[in-house]
Amino acid sequence: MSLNLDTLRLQIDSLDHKLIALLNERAQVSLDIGAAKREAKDSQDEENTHVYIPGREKQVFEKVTRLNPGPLAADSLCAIYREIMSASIALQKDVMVAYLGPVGSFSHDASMKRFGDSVQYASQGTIADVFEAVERGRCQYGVVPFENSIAGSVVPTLDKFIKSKVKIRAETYLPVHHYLLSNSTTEAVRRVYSHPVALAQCQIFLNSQLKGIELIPCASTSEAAQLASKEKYAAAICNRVCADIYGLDILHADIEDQQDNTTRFFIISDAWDAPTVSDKTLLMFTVDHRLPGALCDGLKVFKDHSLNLTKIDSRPSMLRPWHYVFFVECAGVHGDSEVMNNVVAELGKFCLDVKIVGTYPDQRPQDLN
Ligand SMILES: C=C(O[C@@H]1C=C(C(=O)O)C=C[C@H]1O)C(=O)O
Repeated sequence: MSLNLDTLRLQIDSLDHKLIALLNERAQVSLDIGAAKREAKDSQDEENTHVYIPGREKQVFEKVTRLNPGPLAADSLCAIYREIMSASIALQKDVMVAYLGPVGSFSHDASMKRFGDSVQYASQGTIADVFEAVERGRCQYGVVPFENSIAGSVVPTLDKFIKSKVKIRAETYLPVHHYLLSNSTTEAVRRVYSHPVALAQCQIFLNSQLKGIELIPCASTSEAAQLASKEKYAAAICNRVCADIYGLDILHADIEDQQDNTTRFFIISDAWDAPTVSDKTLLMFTVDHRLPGALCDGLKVFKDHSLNLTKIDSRPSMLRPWHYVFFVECAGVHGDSEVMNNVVAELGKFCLDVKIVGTYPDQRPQDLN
């Protein structure tokens, strides 16, 4: 059978007819789901109805990947479904997502991959501003970096969780590759702008290629690119997309210390969602440093409930010197479960300010499980 271009294009046209009808049929069902969600809310308060359901989206992506017979690549099909679900969220409600900007940051990248093209985005100057946009209800969701596989915890995010009432609703992992962008040449560069966490991820490169150069910390990697674009002998360490956005040349690619460099982001909101088949929960508590073994006793509560810990970190409480807030994340448990109620009650016997910061579907990439 010879392949005729016109016949094949007619075939595509006819398939597009069917696809458009099916996509609209799906969109209508998602409108009905939106109405059902509003009805299910006692208050009928449209403002407080959540349209972004991370657990359901995870299920859809898993189903789509499982059902895919090819030749479409799984990643391509998931990208298509990302946009289908983004459109269906936007149909249900106007959604505004706050992220650490300006455009071109890794937070922006993570936000777009999580929410797609159909929702609205609001760029914020600092991580604290992202929290504030959600706290004040200007944005229903916010995306904040939580930890990086090379540089560790993102301190401003941890510190905001101590003070804020926002809840973690979802997590997402983003592979991070850094670029040195500039209008100058590597030899002529006099200063390098970037976010401190990004600078920490490129120590080997900086020590070998730009030893002794002035490093200037910024609020975000995209702000660094913006600043570098306005100077003659400056460079920025940032996402590749900043080259086009801010008109900079690529001097060096993939300058992160480890090629599998990954950042975990949290999607924050005013509420977490219902349990799924596999959730994680992040808790916070303060131990009394006068009680010997207080932290050990705290951790034993998790052991006694057979909970696997996936992250532990501490920050100064800012109330008294040498008084710490501990963050503990455990896997396989939802924040509203009986187990977690018991954990919170038991910790409360000898720890102060026990709080569940969030509970969310486990999105760890396969190779981390
Ligand atoms: C349609 C829903 O709302 C949103 C859109 C989804 C979709 O289009 O499949 C899935 C989850 C939600 O983020 C739903 O809750 O099922």
